[in-house]
Amino acid sequence: MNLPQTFQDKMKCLLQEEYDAFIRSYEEEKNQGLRINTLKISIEDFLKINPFTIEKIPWVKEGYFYPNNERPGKHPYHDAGLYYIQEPSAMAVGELVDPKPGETILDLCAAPGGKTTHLASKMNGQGLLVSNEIHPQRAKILSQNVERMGIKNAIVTNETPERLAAHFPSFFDRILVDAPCSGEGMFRKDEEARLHWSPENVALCASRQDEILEYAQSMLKPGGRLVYSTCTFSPEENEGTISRFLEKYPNFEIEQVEVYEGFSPGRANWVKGAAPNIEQTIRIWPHRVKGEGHYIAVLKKNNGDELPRLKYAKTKLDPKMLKAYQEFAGETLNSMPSGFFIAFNDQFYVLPEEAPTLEKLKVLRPGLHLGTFKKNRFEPSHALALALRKEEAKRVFDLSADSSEIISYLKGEVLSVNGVKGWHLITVDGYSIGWGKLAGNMMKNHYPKGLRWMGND
Ligand SMILES: C[S@@+](CC[C@H](N)C(=O)[O-])C[C@H]1O[C@@H](n2cnc3c(N)ncnc32)[C@H](O)[C@@H]1O
Repeated sequence: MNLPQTFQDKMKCLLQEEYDAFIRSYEEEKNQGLRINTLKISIEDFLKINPFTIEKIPWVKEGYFYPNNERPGKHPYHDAGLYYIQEPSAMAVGELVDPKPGETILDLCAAPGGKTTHLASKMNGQGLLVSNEIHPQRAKILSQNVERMGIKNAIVTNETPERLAAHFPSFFDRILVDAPCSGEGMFRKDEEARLHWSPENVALCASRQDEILEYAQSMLKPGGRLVYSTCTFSPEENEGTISRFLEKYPNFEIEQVEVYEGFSPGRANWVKGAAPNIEQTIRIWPHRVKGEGHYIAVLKKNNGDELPRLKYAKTKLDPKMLKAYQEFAGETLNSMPSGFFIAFNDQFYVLPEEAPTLEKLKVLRPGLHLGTFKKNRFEPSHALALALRKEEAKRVFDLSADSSEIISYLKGEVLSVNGVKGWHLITVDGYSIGWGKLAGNMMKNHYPKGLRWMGND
């Protein structure tokens, strides 16, 4: 593998006798992982229907390795959100954020959504998750992944850390900063990261990380947890960033957390002025575990300002819209999502009870999208389908993952079906994947155009 020479020289100097093992790991195949989405299926039930050759990832309960020649991203279960494909080391981050149902959580650098979807599954639909991404295109992908995984309690924003910090002072119980970094830990799987690497870029990333953490800390409640992670090896962006941060914010300290025995300690001797206990931060090395390079620091905010809660979102609803939704829900659903109902133009959403006002923020997804109000009718959204369990819908049309019908459905084709007229929740082996609307033996396909399978997929 073609690695930048300056990078090799630097790693040799840092790792010394461990360098040979490190560099040899670049000749090995990258590790692939999938994480079961427990919002939709239990681990036990997934293992009963799992069609792949999988092997447990030791550091995450829901995580499994799969071999390079298998394609779980091209299986109907992927479209049904039964799992998320995620690099195995990256799964350690969600474990260490360790959000609890009912808490308020911020994922500040969230796209494409690997960690956000992990945090959401741990929250089990309770509490509030704000998933933010600064880049508009990446924020859209994040929003799609939040939808696919059937997450009900997330708000997806497209903001700068600065503007979010002005909106959410001392608001969150836990914050994840999965920082933009020089990506050295991803060299094995990402050629772009190799091509863009330079010592100047490492320095630039480090100063950007300082700035992001500065805003992040102001959004955390006293007693809250701040998790910082990168997928790079450079000490400047890891122990260095954390040491500079702790020097500036002595009201934070490094928390000692239990970790998988294959993980390694942070390195005090690799930076000047290392913070006390920097060894309790975590390094994940590709020559020591079956995963790419990562760094994780778990910090606790000991004190700071306690602020009154932000105002909750207000409901201003057009009664016609509410009536159309209620008619749809009465006809189609056995149980209705609860929370605050809000409308953005003709789009209807339900927000978690904990939701604050979102005024002036760029919001892509203000909670669960229920559907669209169309000429006095209500048309349910794809997000609602993905968030429903089969028991929650009155009419379910189940397709087997091995059938040709599921492929036809995913390609957007009309299905010929006998049954009761109206909206049907389409499921794959019992797990929701989209909507169909039956009229005169024809199931009209409501699988979103942008997600449809093409050609011989
Ligand atoms: C390591 S990636 C996040 C990966 C994501 N957490 C996941 O698990 O899928 C870092 C993200 O930070 C975003 N980013 C870049 N510059 C930023 C900045 N100045 N402030 C906040 N986020 C930024 C990038 O667009 C990128 O999506």
